Amino acid sequence: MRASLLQIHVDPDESVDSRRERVSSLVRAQSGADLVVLPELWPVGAFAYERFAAEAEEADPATGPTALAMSAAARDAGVWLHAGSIVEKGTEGGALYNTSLVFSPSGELAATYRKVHRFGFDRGEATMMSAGTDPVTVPHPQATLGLATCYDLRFPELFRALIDAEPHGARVLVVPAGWPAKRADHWTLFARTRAVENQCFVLACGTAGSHAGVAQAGRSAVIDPWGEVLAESTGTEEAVVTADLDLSQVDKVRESFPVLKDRVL
Ligand SMILES: O=C(O)CCC(=O)C(=O)O
Repeated sequence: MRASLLQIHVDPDESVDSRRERVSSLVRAQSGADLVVLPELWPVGAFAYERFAAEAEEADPATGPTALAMSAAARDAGVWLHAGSIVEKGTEGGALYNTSLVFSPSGELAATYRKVHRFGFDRGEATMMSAGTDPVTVPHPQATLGLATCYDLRFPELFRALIDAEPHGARVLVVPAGWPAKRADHWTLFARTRAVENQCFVLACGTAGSHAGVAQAGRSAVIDPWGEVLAESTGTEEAVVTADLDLSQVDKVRESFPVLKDRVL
């Protein structure tokens, strides 16, 4: 599986429409990849709380501008696309969600995932958005994907649910984020930890730039089931991080070091 992570620069001086067009072109340039991944809340910026309500949109490509643009870009490139997340305008009484969108190469919306763990404690996303309730896996033809978003990375029990999902547990964990630079070491530490403890690939895709004054970590990375970093962005600028994943490594690592079988609880 060839995976390309697009570490998008999110700058409040660029309009959402212009960023959407720019990101669509970047996705179209990835034809040949088996999976393209975008970061969390790249249209509006993960920390631009004051714009969440105004920029909220529907997850349906028939009505939501980001969903429509990403569906077309996935189809034109002929790739599976994890389009990062949007501020989703839910149908339930005005609720907002931080919702990831996954498109198949035909442009069909294959899955949505509403972020379960909201960040901000008593501020921001934690007070403005509603929480998702369900772990989501996606049947990519090469490997089942498990979805998580940013702050979810701090909650290992979600990842256990993803690898234990029926009928097929996740083998590639996809984590879009808007992780702040001041906790960049936690981002890389947790991404590698989730790979090692679940014996899975982890695709950790962050943003570049600064959202509402919060400098972003960048440091997007592709990590294998042994915890080795196959490819990464060492800088904080916009970048494309590409790696070829040997998916047979998941079984090899699980068979040669069968720690998952020793779970008691
Ligand atoms: O957990 C962290 O340090 C960052 C989380 C975050 O920024 C988010 O979920 O948006």
